[in-house]
Amino acid sequence: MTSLAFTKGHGTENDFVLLFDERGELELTPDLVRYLCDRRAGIGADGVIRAVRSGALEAGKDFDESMWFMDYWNSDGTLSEMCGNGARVFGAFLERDGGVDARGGIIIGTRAGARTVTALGGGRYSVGMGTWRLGPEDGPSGVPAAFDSTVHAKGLNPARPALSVDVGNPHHVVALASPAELEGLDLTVAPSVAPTPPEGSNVEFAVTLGGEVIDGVAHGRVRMRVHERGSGETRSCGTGACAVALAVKLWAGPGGPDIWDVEVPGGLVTVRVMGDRTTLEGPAVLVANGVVTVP
Ligand SMILES: N[C@@H](CCC[C@H](N)C(=O)O)C(=O)O
Repeated sequence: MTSLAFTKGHGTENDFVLLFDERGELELTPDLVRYLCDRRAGIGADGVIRAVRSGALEAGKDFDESMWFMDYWNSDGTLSEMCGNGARVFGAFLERDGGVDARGGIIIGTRAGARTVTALGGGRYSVGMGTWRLGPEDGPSGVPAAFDSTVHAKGLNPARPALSVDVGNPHHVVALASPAELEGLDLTVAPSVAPTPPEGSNVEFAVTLGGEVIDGVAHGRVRMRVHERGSGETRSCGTGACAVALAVKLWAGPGGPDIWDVEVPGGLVTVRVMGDRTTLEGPAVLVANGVVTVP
């Protein structure tokens, strides 16, 4: 048995076990991740985030060796390229434990590429989410059809068309007609996507709620739920919120808002669409520190 220091944190209730492992000395395995994320036998989380210098990890080889790398794992022990809520929480973690000042923005490495995390004050962070692509991986990029896939989900009859959106990791977004339809979904059962995405997919269900003008700027508002690849239904998904904002903006047609306030079960995040890039803004909270026994 060994002991492992951890921090528990969340971003709009998408929760993570954070591990500080600057020199990459920890043998992080799928079994250890599943144990840490187990809500009954472990600590409990949607995923594990390890803070490690890029030079200490094969996945960080494309970055400057001193750059912090967000080593993200889903609760089932699989890796993901990127986690939007996790990046905000990672920023808060690095500010506290990594000697970092994120007020001017810090660049972190992820499996989806470099991302910039900026502390906005008051426990809020913004993440530059990189470039996005609509449509299937092998399809035309940038000029997509409104829908390219079909999603089956429990509580959703009939199956609905979906749009695939890549924001560094894969998503499929389904438009629903009403909040009642969204609430009626049973996401304890994984939705299925056809054609089957080769790397799996996160699936978002979205209802557009209208919009408002805030400080003279048009904001759209949308509510979503998500079934995450590797974690099941979660209370929020930052990359998913970006995918939803991009999908509803496409569906709204030319002249639709570039800013989308996205309601998730765990709170509210804001997505800004700026050309071929998005930013994600929302809270990050470090909840607890502890030492866990590893069997
Ligand atoms: N919750 C995250 C996304 C985590 C990874 C995802 N489950 C995947 O496998 O791609 C977010 O906030 O973006």
